[in-house]
Amino acid sequence: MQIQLDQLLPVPLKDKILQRKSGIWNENIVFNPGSFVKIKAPSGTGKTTLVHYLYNIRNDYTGKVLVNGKPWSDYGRNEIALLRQQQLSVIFQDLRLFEQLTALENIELKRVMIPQPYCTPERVQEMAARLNVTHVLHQSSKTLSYGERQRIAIIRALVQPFEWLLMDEPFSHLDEENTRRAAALIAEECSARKAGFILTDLDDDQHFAYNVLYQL
Ligand SMILES: Nc1ncnc2c1ncn2[C@@H]1O[C@H](COP(=O)(O)OP(=O)(O)OP(=O)(O)O)[C@@H](O)[C@H]1O
Repeated sequence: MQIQLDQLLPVPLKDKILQRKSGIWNENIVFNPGSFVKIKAPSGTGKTTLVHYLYNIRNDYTGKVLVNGKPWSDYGRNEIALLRQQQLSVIFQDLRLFEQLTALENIELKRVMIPQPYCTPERVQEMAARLNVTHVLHQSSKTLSYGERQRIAIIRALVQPFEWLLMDEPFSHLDEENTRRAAALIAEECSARKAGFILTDLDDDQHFAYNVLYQL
C-alpha cells in the first residue's frame, strides 16, 4: 500500500505554515512501503492534524492524500473501513480506548473485527506480558493510568493486520524501559508483516532505525 502526499496543506494552519519551511506540508511526498518514517515537529505545528488526515478522519485541507494512487476523497465508506481493518492501523495521541470496556475487551474488539484474526489470544497475552500490563487486562480502561492506557492502545493497534502503522507520539506517557520494550515489539511486528510506520514526535530519538526523517 502506497501513501502519497500531494501539496497537502491544512486550511486552519495555512497562513502559519506558509511563513516557514516544512518538509511535509505543501510538498510532494511518497512514503515507500515498509519504511520506518519519523516526523519530528514542535508542539502545535500539526502532528495530530497530519495523522488524522492520513487516517482520513479529518479532511479540512487543500491538496491530496493519495492511497494506492487514489485520493481519500474518492474512496467509499466500505472501502475505507476495509483498508482500516486490513492495511492501516493507528495509535492516536489521545488513545481513544472505550472507557466502558476493560483493557482486554478494547484489544479483543479490534482483534476479532476480521473473520480470521491475525493474532491468537495467546499472542495478546504475550504482548501484554512484554509491555507489563498483564495485571490490568481485566480492569476497566477508565481506571488505568495514562501509561497503561498507552500500552493497551499499542497492543490494540498491533493485533490487526496492517501495511502501515500510524503513531502519534506513541511513547509520551512511558518511562524509558517501557518505551524500549514497546518500540522493540512494534519493530518486530512491523518486520513480521513487512509493514512500515509513520511516527510523529517532538524530539530526536533512537527508538527505531528510521529509514527517513522529516521535519514537519
Ligand atoms: N479543527 C481545527 N481548527 C482550527 N485549528 C485547529 C484545528 N485543529 C487543530 N488546530 C490548531 O492547529 C495547530 C496544530 O494542532 P495539532 O493538534 O495538529 O498539533 P500537534 O503538533 O499535534 O501538537 P502537540 O504536539 O501539542 O500535540 C494548533 O495550533 C491547533 O490549535
